[in-house]
Amino acid sequence: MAFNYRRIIIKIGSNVITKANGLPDTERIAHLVDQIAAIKKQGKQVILVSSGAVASGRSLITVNDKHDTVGTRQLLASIGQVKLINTYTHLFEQFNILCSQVLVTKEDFRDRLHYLNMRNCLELLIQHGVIPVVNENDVVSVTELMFTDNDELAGLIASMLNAEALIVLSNVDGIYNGDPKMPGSAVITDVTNEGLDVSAFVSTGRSQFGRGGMLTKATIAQKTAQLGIAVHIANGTKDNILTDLLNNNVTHTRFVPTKKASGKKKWIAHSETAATGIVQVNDGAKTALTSGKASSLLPVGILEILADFKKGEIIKIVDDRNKIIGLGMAEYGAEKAKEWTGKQNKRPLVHYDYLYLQG
Ligand SMILES: Nc1ncnc2c1ncn2[C@@H]1O[C@H](COP(=O)(O)OP(=O)(O)O)[C@@H](O)[C@H]1O
Ligand SMILES: N[C@@H](CCC(=O)OP(=O)(O)O)C(=O)O
Repeated sequence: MAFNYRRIIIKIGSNVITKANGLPDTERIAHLVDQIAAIKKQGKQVILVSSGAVASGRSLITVNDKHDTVGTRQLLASIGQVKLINTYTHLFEQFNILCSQVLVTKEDFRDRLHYLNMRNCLELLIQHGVIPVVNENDVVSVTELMFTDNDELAGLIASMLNAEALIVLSNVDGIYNGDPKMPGSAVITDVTNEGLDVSAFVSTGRSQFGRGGMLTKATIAQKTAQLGIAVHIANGTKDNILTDLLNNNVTHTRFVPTKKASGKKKWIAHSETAATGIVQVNDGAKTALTSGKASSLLPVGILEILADFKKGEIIKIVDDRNKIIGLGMAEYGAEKAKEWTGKQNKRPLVHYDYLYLQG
């Protein structure tokens, strides 16, 4: 049966639109745009997350990147992003479709008000029939301020926009149960919420022009599916991949979505870097929270407040070995939480509706 999604995020990886020599593959981009235009014509909403700024920059300027890799990436991306967005603009123009440029950094997702402003803008673009083309702002994103890769960014955008599906296009047919180059390896077609310990067979190696590798793709896919969004990982270098995928006509990896989470829960899920507080909980609380039932975090299950927080701030919930088990929004500040630590019959510190548990 075909997949009938209304709002789809399509992430195009560096490897899909970069040729072996490191230069952009304009024909491939054009072929993908043809398919996206056809999908849009069916009344679907499409948001693109596209890599390729660095590759495009490489086609315009020669730099000796042996010395300063961060600076080189900034330079190439700054020059290349203009070319990348121009390429999309001209290609979409042929179908009378407008696209827009949206450059973001990890910082843009930290503060809820800032996040909502960004979401409003994207919603407005979609309402006007525009295809937003999102990329990381590589010029100002350096070191710890960077996304792991554009897969992480695509997961955030999918959650932010309540998409029904996220399609991640790479240069492999999906996640293999072994080294993709080995003859015995096969694509894992369906991943359900029970999870998949992908670290067992996904090597940390990346393809030539990729940044995060398959491991981040799998982690992001699992997290996104747990928030109720279907995730498909497929080979963007194959002809007609998007059309075939939506017709359920091509082998690829699909992460089956679970029950839809609220908008606030989705934001909390991605707000680890914004967390101020740390709360350590006992085994009983950990079991209750991770049981699959809707449980809130009660003071009776708290062992210690390891880092302070104010009401409304994001806190990390850790077990007695300091392993993070979830994130939540504090219903009250650290002072009251300390006073009530270990006590029964007190108001929840984190209500279930504002609690995200890591899978
Ligand atoms: N088990 C696996 N299944 C699929 N790909 C894998 C696996 N282990 C490692 N990889 C590598 O991950 C690469 C894709 O990730 P990445 O380089 O980040 O691509 P992209 O630029 O498309 O985001 C593949 O080209 C492949 O070499
Ligand atoms: N923002 C960069 C791409 C970064 C990136 O992570 O790429 P990818 O390996 O496709 O997830 C660019 O446009 O060149």
